Amino acid sequence: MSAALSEAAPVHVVAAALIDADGRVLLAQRPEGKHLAGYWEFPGGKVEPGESALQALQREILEEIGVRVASAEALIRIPWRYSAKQILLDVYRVREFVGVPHSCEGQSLKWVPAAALDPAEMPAADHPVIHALALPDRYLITPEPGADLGAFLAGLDAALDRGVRLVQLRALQLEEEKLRTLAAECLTRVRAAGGQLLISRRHDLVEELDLDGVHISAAQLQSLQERPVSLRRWFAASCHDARELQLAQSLQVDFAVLGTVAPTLSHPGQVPLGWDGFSALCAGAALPVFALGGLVEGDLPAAIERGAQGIAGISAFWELR
Ligand SMILES: Nc1nc2c([nH]c(=O)n2[C@@H]2O[C@H](COP(=O)(O)OP(=O)(O)OP(=O)(O)O)[C@@H](O)[C@H]2O)c(=O)[nH]1
Ligand SMILES: [Mg+2]
Repeated sequence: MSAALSEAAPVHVVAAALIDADGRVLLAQRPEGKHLAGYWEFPGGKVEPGESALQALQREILEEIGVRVASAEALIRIPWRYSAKQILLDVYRVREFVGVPHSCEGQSLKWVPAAALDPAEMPAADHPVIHALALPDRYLITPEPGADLGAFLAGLDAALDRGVRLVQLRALQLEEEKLRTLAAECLTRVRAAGGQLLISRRHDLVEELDLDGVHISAAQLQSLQERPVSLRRWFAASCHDARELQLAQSLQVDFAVLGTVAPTLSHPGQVPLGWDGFSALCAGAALPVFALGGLVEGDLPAAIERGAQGIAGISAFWELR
């Protein structure tokens, strides 16, 4: 076979994460005799020539489960290579639909709470989609805590009050005992708000302090041999280019932060990616990616349009007092 044939363009597949009022997600079981038979997937199928992705989504969802999609939000696009085929899995979150889903093609259907989606029973390309569904669209990275830890905690409370639910404690200069005490205090506050707390760089503290995960630096990405925390915890990484994103995927990183998108005062030497550079890198990545660097909360729609899970930042979510 010629290289041109073996490298055929990926099949564009659209799928819907249909979500009901209780936050449950609809899954359909792939029928016998098909690719990945028996696995539970998001309803959907291939985009036909001349169709837009949204038209294909409307058609597939009507054909397969008999409901009309009333509105759809782009969630994530996963480029994936199976041995038999290469796909671009283009997933939309659908909260508004008309009709009651039912099996139109003899396939089994079930509603699963989003937090209970089980990667073991879903196709490999869907695993990052499970993470995208579980993650919010804003990721706060704390500023380095100064001497006044009371003021720092007040800053955290203010961010939680504004609805931030995913937080990375980034305290690289605190002495060990103070760091442990502060992490425990932050965890109590973040959990009380229904959020999740990751710690920067210190995977050794995750189990000990029962934190929700670790966020590693790009330098740590190069030195780790394997995923340092269990699959029950978040494993996140900072990336700046395609090579680091690839490395992150090979280490089973759950989500990445990619930047810098815009020029920032904190990293004046870094050449910004711009939104075009960001979206090109994001398109090649098979995991949720937050945009970082020089962004404000109002950039969220632009980030999502460019393929991001959302935006990450210190100053974007931390009020200067
Ligand atoms: N609909 C859907 N397809 C998925 C998911 N994950 C995933 O890897 N896929 C793959 O994407 C392709 C979906 O295309 P499809 O539903 O139109 O095709 P098919 O294999 O069922 O049947 P067909 O070729 O007879 O039309 C399949 O290869 C399927 O294995 C998912 O969550 N939903
Ligand atoms: Mg299908």
